[in-house]
Amino acid sequence: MSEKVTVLVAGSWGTALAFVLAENGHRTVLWTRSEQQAAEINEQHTNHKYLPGVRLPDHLKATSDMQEALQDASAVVIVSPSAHMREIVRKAAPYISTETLVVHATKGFEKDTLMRMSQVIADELPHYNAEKICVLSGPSHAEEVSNRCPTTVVVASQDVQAAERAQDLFINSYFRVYTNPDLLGVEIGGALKNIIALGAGMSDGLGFGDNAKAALLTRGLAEITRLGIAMEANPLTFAGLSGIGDLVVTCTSKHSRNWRAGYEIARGKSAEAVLQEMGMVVEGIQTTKAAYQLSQEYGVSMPITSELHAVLFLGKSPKTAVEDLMGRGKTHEIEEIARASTIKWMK
Ligand SMILES: NC(=O)c1ccc[n+]([C@@H]2O[C@H](COP(=O)([O-])OP(=O)(O)OC[C@H]3O[C@@H](n4cnc5c(N)ncnc54)[C@H](O)[C@@H]3O)[C@@H](O)[C@H]2O)c1
Ligand SMILES: O=P(O)(O)OC[C@H](O)CO
Repeated sequence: MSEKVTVLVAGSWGTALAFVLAENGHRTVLWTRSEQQAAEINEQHTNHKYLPGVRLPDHLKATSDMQEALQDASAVVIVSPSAHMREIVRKAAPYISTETLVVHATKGFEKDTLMRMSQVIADELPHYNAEKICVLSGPSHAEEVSNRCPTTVVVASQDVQAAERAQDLFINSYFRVYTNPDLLGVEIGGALKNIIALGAGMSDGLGFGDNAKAALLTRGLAEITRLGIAMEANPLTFAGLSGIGDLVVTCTSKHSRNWRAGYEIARGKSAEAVLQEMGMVVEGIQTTKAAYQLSQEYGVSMPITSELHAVLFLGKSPKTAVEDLMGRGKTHEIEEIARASTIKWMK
């Protein structure tokens, strides 16, 4: 065994990433708030609710004791829902040293502050060098990773060495990991693709076809890129795994919870009912609100996000939203993106 790596928490994605780490030979510990779930992982080597049908490696251990989980860990991988990131990092903070590698794999913004997850982590770890925080993102459904289906992801950090350390921890024959210094762009792409996936689900729920889905993906990418540029991300990041890659998988996969939520909403269910039935996190709903607020703050046009915001929070019907999107004034396809050549990443 090489080093001890701790994963917080034991949802679908945390368990799948712990599966990869354990298969790579690391002493891997999963922290969960539920003692019952920890016992199931330790004794039956399953996490039935979040990763049904998967047998977990015998040496993957679970605990509900945060101190025990993090004691002597050289790396911590935080995979909480965005809504609980702050509370979980606060609980873990006393046991994370300045030497611990900190990676998160969460896709969303904090609800009230609109902070990105790395910013929330930095806020709760004032003793830690924020430049070393990494994000792992990209087209990666937990169900496929834990079945060893070939998957590619990206680890981004302002600190190249930290990103390469994380790359070394995770990379194996079915889980290929790239690096990117653009933490901001990777976090934005990973969060905002969920909005477009909700839209893709709604489009399918309304009975539209492949043309509509391709339009959503392409124009969705355009508005994600526009906001990213305004926030000073590298536009090229959105052509990568955390941008177009994750958009494709989330808008087209049968595994996507965001796609499924959009589909059910278009078929007449309320967002609350869909969330309750699913019992798993659907980040795109709150992210739509956050992205809508960011688009106002940065003065960026995000018509798809804006219409989805109206559907989810203002009671607009999905059908009217589509009519309004299609009936907008005439516009140019790439004008705003072309202006990106003036930003720092292109120099
Ligand atoms: N599922 C995937 O395939 C996948 C892939 C890539 C990224 N992600 C991202 O990973 C993040 C987590 O998603 P997931 O799919 O693992 O969610 P999930 O719904 O499968 O699991 C969420 C977990 O969080 C735990 N939890 C909820 N509130 C908590 C609290 N207050 N304290 C401690 N634990 C708490 C739950 O018990 C559960 O174990 C999301 O941002 C998601 O977008 C998911
Ligand atoms: O199932 P979703 O919609 O939460 O998407 C999961 C991952 O983000 C896909 O990369």
